Amino acid sequence: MATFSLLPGSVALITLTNPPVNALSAAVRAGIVQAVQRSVEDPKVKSVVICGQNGRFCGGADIREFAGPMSGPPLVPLIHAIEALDKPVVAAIEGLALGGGLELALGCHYRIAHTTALLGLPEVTLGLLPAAGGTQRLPRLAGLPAALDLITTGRHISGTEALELGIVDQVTDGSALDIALEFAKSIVGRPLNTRRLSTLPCRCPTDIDNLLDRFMVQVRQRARGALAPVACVGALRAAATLPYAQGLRKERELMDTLFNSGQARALQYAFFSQRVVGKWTLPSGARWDNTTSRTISTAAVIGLGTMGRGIAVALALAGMSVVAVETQEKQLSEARQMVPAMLQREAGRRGLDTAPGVISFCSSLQDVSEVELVIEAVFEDMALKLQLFRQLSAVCKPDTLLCSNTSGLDIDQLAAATQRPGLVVGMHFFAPAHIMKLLEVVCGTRSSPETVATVMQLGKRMGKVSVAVGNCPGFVGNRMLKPYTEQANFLLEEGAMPEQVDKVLEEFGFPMGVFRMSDLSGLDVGWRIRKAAGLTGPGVEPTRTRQGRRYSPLPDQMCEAGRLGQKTGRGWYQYDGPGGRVARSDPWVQTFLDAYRARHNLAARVIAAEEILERCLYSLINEGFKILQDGMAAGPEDIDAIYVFGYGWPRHRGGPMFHAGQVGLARVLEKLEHYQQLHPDVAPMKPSMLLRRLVAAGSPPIQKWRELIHRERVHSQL
Ligand SMILES: CCCCCCCCCCCCCC(=O)CC(=O)SCCNC(=O)CCNC(=O)[C@H](O)C(C)(C)COP(=O)(O)OP(=O)(O)OC[C@H]1O[C@@H](n2cnc3c(N)ncnc32)[C@H](O)[C@@H]1OP(=O)(O)O
Ligand SMILES: NC(=O)C1=CN([C@@H]2O[C@H](COP(=O)(O)OP(=O)(O)OC[C@H]3O[C@@H](n4cnc5c(N)ncnc54)[C@H](O)[C@@H]3O)[C@@H](O)[C@H]2O)C=CC1
Repeated sequence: MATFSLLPGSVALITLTNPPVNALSAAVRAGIVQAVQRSVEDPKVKSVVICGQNGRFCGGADIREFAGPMSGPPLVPLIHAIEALDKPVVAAIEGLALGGGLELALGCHYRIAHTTALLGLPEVTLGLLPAAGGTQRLPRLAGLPAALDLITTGRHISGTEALELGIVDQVTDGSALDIALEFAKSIVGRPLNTRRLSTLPCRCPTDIDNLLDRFMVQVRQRARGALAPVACVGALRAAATLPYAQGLRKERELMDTLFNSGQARALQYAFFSQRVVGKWTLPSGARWDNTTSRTISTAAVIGLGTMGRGIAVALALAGMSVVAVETQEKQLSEARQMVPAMLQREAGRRGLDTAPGVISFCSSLQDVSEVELVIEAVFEDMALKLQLFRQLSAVCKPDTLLCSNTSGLDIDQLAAATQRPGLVVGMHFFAPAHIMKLLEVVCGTRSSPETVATVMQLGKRMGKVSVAVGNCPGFVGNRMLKPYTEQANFLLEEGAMPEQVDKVLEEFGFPMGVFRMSDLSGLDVGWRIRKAAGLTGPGVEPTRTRQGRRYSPLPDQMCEAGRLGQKTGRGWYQYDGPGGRVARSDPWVQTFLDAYRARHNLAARVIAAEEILERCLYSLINEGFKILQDGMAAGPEDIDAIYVFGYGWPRHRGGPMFHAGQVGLARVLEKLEHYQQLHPDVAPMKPSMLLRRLVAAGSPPIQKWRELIHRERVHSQL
C-alpha cells in the first residue's frame, strides 16, 4: 500500500509501503493513485514528497505479479498523473530506485537522493524494457548516450553518479527525506513546465543514426541472442526520433513482445533461482534459517597457482586478513608480485581506493596456526591433499574450518584424514576466482550444519552466488559437464569438426563452444584426471571402449601429440603462438580426424546442427536429473544457478533444467530414448528415472519438481 500524511508546511508525504523493497504491487499502485488524488483535491496541500518506507524508495514492479494476469491500476497513467500535477512533487530517494521505482521518480518534478542510493533501470536483466515511460523520459533528462548505456546494461549507479548524469537534482550524505521535505516547502508556486520530462525534447548528439547504429552492433554482440537489449535500443531510437506520445507507443509495443517471450520467463526465473539457492537445506533438516554461522575474519590459502591467487584476492576483497602459503619458491615470488596488483586492480574496479583486507605471503604451514578458516588449492592429487589435510589438522586451532577447492575429489575422504571431520567442507571456486560469481559449497556426509552455514555466509560476503551441493565425483557442475564433453568428442568421431560443434553451441548462447573452451583451460587438465582413473596412459589400448562403455581417446591423442590448447599454441584450433588467444581452424585437425576415423573404420557423415545441440545438451540435462534423483542438488534452481553463474549457460535460457521444461520434458525424454537406441553403449543417454517420473506425472512446471522429488523420495521411488 501507500500512505498519505499531511505534514506541517502543507507538504503531503506519500510513503510506499511494501517490505522488503517497496515493490509496486497492485496494492501499492492503488495506494499511490488514492494519495495523488487526495493531494490534488486537498487545498491545504501545496507540495508533495514521495518516499519509501524503511529507507528504501522502491525496487520497481513486483516481479512476482508478472507470472499471472496483471490487475490493479497501471503504472503509466499513474506516472503521467503525478507529472501533470500543478503542485510540485519531489522524490526522496533513499536505498534504491530501480526499474518502475526510478520511472516513478522520473515522473516527479524533482529528485533528491542519498549519495549511496542505488538507481537504475534493470528491466533488461529480466528480459523486459522500462515500459513505464523510462525509455522516453531518461534520454530527455540524461541524454541519449547515458540512457543507452544504463538501459541496455541495466547497471545500478550510485546517487553520486546519478547527480553527475543529471538524473537527480541534489544528493546528500544525510537524510534525503528531510532535505526533500524542506525543499518541497521552498518551491511552492514555482513554474513546473520545464520539470515535466515528457514535454522536453530528447537530448541527442548531432549524429543520432551513427550513435544508434554503433550501439546496436555492440549490443547484438554482447546479447548472445537475448532479445531485450536489442528492443531497448529500438525504444531509445523512438525516443530520439519521434514525439513523446509516439515514442511511448513504440515502447509499449516492444514491451508487449518481450513480456510474453520465453526469454523474459527464463530471466525472471533466473532472478528468483539466485535467491532460492541462498535458502539452502541439508538432508539432515538443517537449513539456512535454523542454523547459526560463524563470522570469519582471518583465513589462509594453501597453494598459490591459478586458483589460490584468485581466492586470496577474493577473501581480501571481502575484508579478510589472509595468509597465503606456497611451497615452490618461484611460484611464491611470482605470487608476491602479481597478487597485490590483482587485488588493487579489482578493488579499483569495484570503486574502492584500497582493498578492505590484507594478504601476507609465506612458505610454511606453521603460519596458518591461528586463522579461522583454511582453503586448500594445491594440485588435484588426492595423496597430496590427504597429506596436507593431516598436517592442517595438526597445525590449526581445533575449531578452524578446513576447506578444499578440489574440482571433484571426495570431501569425505579428506575429512576422514583430519581430527575434525565436521569442520571439513568443499569450497569449489571457478577461474578466475576473484571474478567468477559461482561457489559450489560441497557438503560432505560429516560436514556440520554450522560449517555449511559459515561457508555459505562467507561466500555471500565475497559476493558469490553460493550453492550447497552434495559430495559426488565432479559435484554438480563438473559431473554434468562430463557427458556433455564426451558427447562432443563422439560427434567428432562420427564426422563433425570442432568448429561446427562450437558454432552450434555458441549460437545457442554459450560464450564459447566446448572445444574453444577446452583449448582455453588446457587439454591436459582432463588428461591428468583420465590417467589417474586408468582410462589412458601407457599400457592402455587406444580402443573406443573403456570399462564396458563407449570412450573416445581423441582428446588423449591430441595431448600425446603435444596439442594442449592455447598454452602450446595448438589444440582443437591453431593460435598465433603459445598463449595466443585468437582461434583459427587447423587443417592438421581435419587430417588427424580423417586418419583416426580410417583407423577405426568409422564413416564420416554429415551431422545436422539439431543433432549436435540435442546430443550435447540433453546428455548434460539428463545428468542433471540424475543429480536431483540422487539428492546431490536440492532443486532444479540450484543446478540452473550453477550453470548460469559458473559455466556460461545463457541467462536468457534460464539454465539447463529450466530449458528442459521449456523444450518439454516429454520431448527431451523421447529424444534421449531415440539417441540411446542409436548409441546403446553411451550410458549417459539412458534417461533418468526422475525424468521418466516427471513425464509420467504430466510434466509439472519446474516450481513443482522439488515437491515431487521429495514425495517420491519419501515413498522410496527414486
Ligand atoms: C500482453 C501483455 C503485455 C503486458 C505489458 C505490460 C506493460 C506494463 C507497462 C508498465 C510496466 C512497468 C514495468 C516496470 O515497472 C518494470 C520493473 O520495475 S521490473 C523490476 C525492476 N526491478 C528490479 O529488477 C529489482 C530487482 N531486485 C533486486 O535487484 C534486488 O532484490 C534489490 C537490489 C532490490 C535488493 O537486493 P537485496 O537487498 O540483496 O535483497 P534480495 O535481492 O535478497 O531481495 C529481498 C527480497 O525481495 C524480493 N524482491 C526484490 N525485488 C523485488 C521485486 N522487484 N519484485 C518482487 N520481489 C522482489 C526478493 O525476491 C527477495 O525475496 P525472497 O522471498 O527472499 O526471494
Ligand atoms: N584451474 C582451474 O580452473 C580450477 C582448478 N580447481 C582446483 O583447484 C586446485 C588448484 O588448481 P590450480 O590452481 O589450477 O593449480 P596450479 O597448478 O595452478 O597451482 C597449484 C599450486 O599449489 C602449490 N602447491 C603444491 N603443493 C603444495 C603444498 N603442499 N603447499 C603449498 N603449496 C603447494 C603448487 O606449487 C602450485 O603453485 C586443484 O584442486 C584444482 O582441481 C578448481 C576450480 C577450477
